[in-house]
Amino acid sequence: MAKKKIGIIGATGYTGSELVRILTNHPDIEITMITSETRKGELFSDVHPFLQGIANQKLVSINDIDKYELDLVFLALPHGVSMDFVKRFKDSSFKIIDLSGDFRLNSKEVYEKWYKLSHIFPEGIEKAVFGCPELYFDKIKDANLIANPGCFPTTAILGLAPLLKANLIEENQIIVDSKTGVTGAGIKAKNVNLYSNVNDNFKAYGLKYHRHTVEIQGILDDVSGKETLIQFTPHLLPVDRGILTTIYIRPKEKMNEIKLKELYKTFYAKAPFVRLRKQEPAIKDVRGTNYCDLFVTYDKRTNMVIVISVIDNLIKGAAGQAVQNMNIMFGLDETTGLNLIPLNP
Ligand SMILES: NC(=O)C1=CN([C@@H]2O[C@H](COP(=O)(O)OP(=O)(O)OC[C@H]3O[C@@H](n4cnc5c(N)ncnc54)[C@H](OP(=O)(O)O)[C@@H]3O)[C@@H](O)[C@H]2O)C=CC1
Ligand SMILES: CC(=O)N[C@@H](CCC(=O)OP(=O)(O)O)C(=O)O
Repeated sequence: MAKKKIGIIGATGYTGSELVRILTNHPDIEITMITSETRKGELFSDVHPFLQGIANQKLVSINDIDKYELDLVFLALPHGVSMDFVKRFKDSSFKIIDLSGDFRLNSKEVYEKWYKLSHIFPEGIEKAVFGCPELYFDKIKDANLIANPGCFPTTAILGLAPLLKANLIEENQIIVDSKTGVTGAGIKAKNVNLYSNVNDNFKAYGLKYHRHTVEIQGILDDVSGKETLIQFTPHLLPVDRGILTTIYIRPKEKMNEIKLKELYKTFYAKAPFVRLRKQEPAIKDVRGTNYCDLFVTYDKRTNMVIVISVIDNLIKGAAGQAVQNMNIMFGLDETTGLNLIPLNP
């Protein structure tokens, strides 16, 4: 099979460079075009010196896109910017995987309420497939526009789907408590993410109104066929990458620990990137990989199920999951190019 031609749009940021890092080792694609509006004309490896000798392409502008024949483009752009691109290139022959939140929600109205932005391309919301391969593999295969899941939602959705699908839990009493590394905020300088504010520190943010709340609820509604209600609080960890999410769940009836673990084992039997752990996972157990590690247990004393879900936000939470989706769209084995081994310690 001829190599597929790939464009990466917005590659001066964290997920863009992570896409280049992963795709450079992918046997079935070639990176044909990498864009930056602020650094166009420069070498990609001058912007990301850690890739010197590995990825030496010249950065071009989005406006040069017609010069290239592309099979698929990844959008590593901020939300609100991606939708402009998707609208502008809606009739192009290439497939699109958008890493932003612009096409993940159910409607223009929900997007505008939670993102406080107007949506200029609602048609895209209708067409987009939510790129969670563990839930929507068949739809992803045939999609032309993928809304790649958010990082926190990836941990929460994978942690909750088996229980909700089996109708075993109270769908309106779910607490999702997440801790993330700083790269989740992107490469642009922001005061809250200054070294002195993050280092040796720990804090909650986005209480009650974080936009990922509605993304998690929307997908879990679809999985369960019920209206879920999620209390979601993210926290900022003084680390580069990694998310650890702890989920507290009230079961409808008393649970059995062995059956609980069996439920997850069956649900994820064919999911190469979900690892069911015997003990509580740590963020370093998945660092640099596309794994989502899950630990599930039942507390008889409180009658609560506890799920711990861990990913690397830049990989399973963004670039890796996007490559997994690309593989599925091209009919390749979903693990191609993603056989990465955790970097621990
Ligand atoms: N970081 C993470 O862990 C995750 C990120 N995401 C999502 O993926 C997308 C990319 O994230 P990330 O790589 O972290 O973001 P960054 O901020 O690190 O990079 C975004 C890139 O978009 C380009 N860009 C184009 N137009 C604009 C604009 N108007 N304003 C700012 N940047 C612009 C910039 O490149 P240039 O200006 O050179 O063209 C920039 O390098 C975002 O939508 C993010 O929410 C999703 C899951 C996890
Ligand atoms: C630390 C930090 O700020 N994290 C980001 C993660 C969001 C993200 O990357 O996901 P989207 O694609 O939905 O924007 C945040 O909480 O907004």
